[in-house]
Amino acid sequence: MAEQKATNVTWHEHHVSKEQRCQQNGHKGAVLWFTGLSGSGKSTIANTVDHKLFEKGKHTFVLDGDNVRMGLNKNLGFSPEDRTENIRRIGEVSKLYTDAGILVMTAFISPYREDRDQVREILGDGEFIEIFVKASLETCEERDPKGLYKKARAGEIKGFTGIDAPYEEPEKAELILDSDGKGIDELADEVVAYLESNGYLTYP
Ligand SMILES: Nc1ncnc2c1ncn2[C@@H]1O[C@H](COP(=O)(O)OS(=O)(=O)O)[C@@H](OP(=O)(O)O)[C@H]1O
Ligand SMILES: Nc1ncnc2c1ncn2[C@@H]1O[C@H](COP(=O)(O)OP(=O)(O)O)[C@@H](O)[C@H]1O
Repeated sequence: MAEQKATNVTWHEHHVSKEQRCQQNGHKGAVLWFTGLSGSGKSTIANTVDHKLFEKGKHTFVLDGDNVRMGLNKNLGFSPEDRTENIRRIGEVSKLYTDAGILVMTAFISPYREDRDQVREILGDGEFIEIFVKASLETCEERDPKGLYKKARAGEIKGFTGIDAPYEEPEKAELILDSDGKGIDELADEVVAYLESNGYLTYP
């Protein structure tokens, strides 16, 4: 975990508590952490879940890999250290959303188990829902919507996840989505059903 550099800083308690915000929203705040290979379906499924929850009147947001890398994390690349810092920052941002009583969906490869576990640690009990979007490398390479696997196979991209950089599968995911065998809508419904049956969509 990164060390805190600043010394003369003091934590401020909010006047409006997380509980009050959740009460007003009528549901809990939590992070739905989608992880999986490039092309596994993280972004599409997260956005479909977002849409379904939005239509139910829930307060939601999606943090997406490519978009965050164009702004907040534009100074980071794909070395193991930069990926770790990428995930650490997204973890902290997700925590802010969760504290605001929002259901936030993140769509990052997040290839290292330890990095995902660190995010789980900074969130409260039950606030981190790890969702493994499981698709074989063959499926992802076949989809290859951005042509990146082709480039990685041709040696034009070095350190591409699944080709010459690792992906460590989750061992304690709350949910595993079979993206090889099922369609987007069915998988998004599985996520919504999980939230419903585990009490996330109501408060208290
Ligand atoms: N070397 C390498 N390895 C993996 N992915 C690469 C790489 N270079 C660029 N891209 C594109 O960046 C997207 C992944 O960014 P993430 O922030 O999710 O990656 S990570 O969590 O920090 O590993 C990923 O997007 P998704 O396809 O949405 O996963 C790729 O489009
Ligand atoms: N379960 C699925 N069934 C069919 N197509 C899928 C499925 N999941 C994703 N796709 C398609 O694969 C492509 C990559 O999905 P995307 O959500 O961008 O993946 P990721 O965010 O993990 O890189 C998109 O064109 C998407 O429509």
